[in-house]
Amino acid sequence: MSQTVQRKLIIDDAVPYAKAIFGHLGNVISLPGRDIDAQAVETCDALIVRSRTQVNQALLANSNAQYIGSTVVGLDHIDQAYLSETKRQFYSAQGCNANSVAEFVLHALLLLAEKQGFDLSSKSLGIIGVGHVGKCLQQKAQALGMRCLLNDPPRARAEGTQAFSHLNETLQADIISVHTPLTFDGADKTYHLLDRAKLATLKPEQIIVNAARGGIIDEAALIDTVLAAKIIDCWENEPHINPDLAAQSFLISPHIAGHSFEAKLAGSTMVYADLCHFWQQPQQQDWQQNLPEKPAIIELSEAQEWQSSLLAILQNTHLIQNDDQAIRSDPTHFETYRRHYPVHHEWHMHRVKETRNQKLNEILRALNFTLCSESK
Ligand SMILES: NC(=O)c1ccc[n+]([C@@H]2O[C@H](COP(=O)([O-])OP(=O)(O)OC[C@H]3O[C@@H](n4cnc5c(N)ncnc54)[C@H](O)[C@@H]3O)[C@@H](O)[C@H]2O)c1
Ligand SMILES: O=C(O)[C@H](O)[C@H](O)COP(=O)(O)O
Repeated sequence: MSQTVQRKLIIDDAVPYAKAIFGHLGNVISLPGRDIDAQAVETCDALIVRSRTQVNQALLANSNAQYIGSTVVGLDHIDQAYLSETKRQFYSAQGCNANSVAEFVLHALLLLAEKQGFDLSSKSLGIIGVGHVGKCLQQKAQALGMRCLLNDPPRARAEGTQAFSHLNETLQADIISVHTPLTFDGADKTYHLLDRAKLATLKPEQIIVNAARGGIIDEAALIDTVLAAKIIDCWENEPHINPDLAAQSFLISPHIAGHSFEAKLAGSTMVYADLCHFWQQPQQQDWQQNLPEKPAIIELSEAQEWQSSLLAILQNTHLIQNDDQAIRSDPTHFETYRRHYPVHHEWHMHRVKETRNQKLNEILRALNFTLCSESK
């Protein structure tokens, strides 16, 4: 009688529902991403990572793994050329967390607007890198009435320059948010894209956001640049954060902008679908029975103008100040906090009781909240 050998899958233990989703495909072994080493992957058939495992020859030279999946979008930790040379299948869940990052950035900007007493809709937003995240942010910012300047040379070359601005012009926007990959060579390399010279062109009234990758902005130069606010989710030397930059930033967080529940789950299920296809196995749905319940309906207690009301609603979905406090109080919590990150849901998962402010209702719909007339 022939006996089938069970396949072995090594999966980062921050991949949600790993055993429930991938379990029928083989023996799932969960390890912290930073502990996945050459020995751990020697006899595995599939390796599924997030961003904390360097996937390269040093890791895989003696490994049987024929399939490598990444449940995140950044590619700077993956040696794709090596994977292709060694004929391993590679898939990464592009776009899985774009909405999460865009929501995080807009939420942080609303918090800042309320704190500093300005109307966010009157500000211009310069988006550098207009891919999955940048496009999502553009749609949400425009829903608030913000004017967007878009910088994306690869897209401008492919699609025509009309919709895009030069980097120097984009850097004149009131708020600048970077959303490029981190790359070290080629015409569009982004390492220190915002270097000392570019940062020197900024004015003290401007605001900067980095929820893309540390290293796209020269961190040492950023510390020397006086701005109205800095919002920093991604750092040059993670998990070590620069204490000077942390101290002078309005909001800091441990690289969690893309960590909504839906984004993490999408990362898992996109890789799962691809792996099932690669191994020619049917997909199973049983794991969906254990998903959390829908969040309760959000109801505003008192009518305020739209910006304060919107912030109050967003604060019901996610207290992003907690992410700041977690590492501000003790920067050594950076990695543990993000690995055990509290669940929060994206806006489309929330229902909000319709308000008497029609402008706010329209904005809420444009931001994908579900409006309902009853509180239950
Ligand atoms: N903080 C987080 O948790 C988090 C979550 C998701 C993504 N990210 C990071 O955000 C970045 C964007 O993610 P995405 O999913 O939108 O990626 P994407 O590939 O969809 O988009 C990136 C865009 O940047 C453009 N680009 C490349 N080089 C450029 C340059 N020199 N100048 C301007 N534009 C350039 C590309 O043409 C593309 O349109 C990535 O670095 C990713 O790793 C961070
Ligand atoms: O690249 C990405 O997709 C994001 O930066 C992602 O949120 C990183 O997730 P991590 O593996 O670091 O938890």
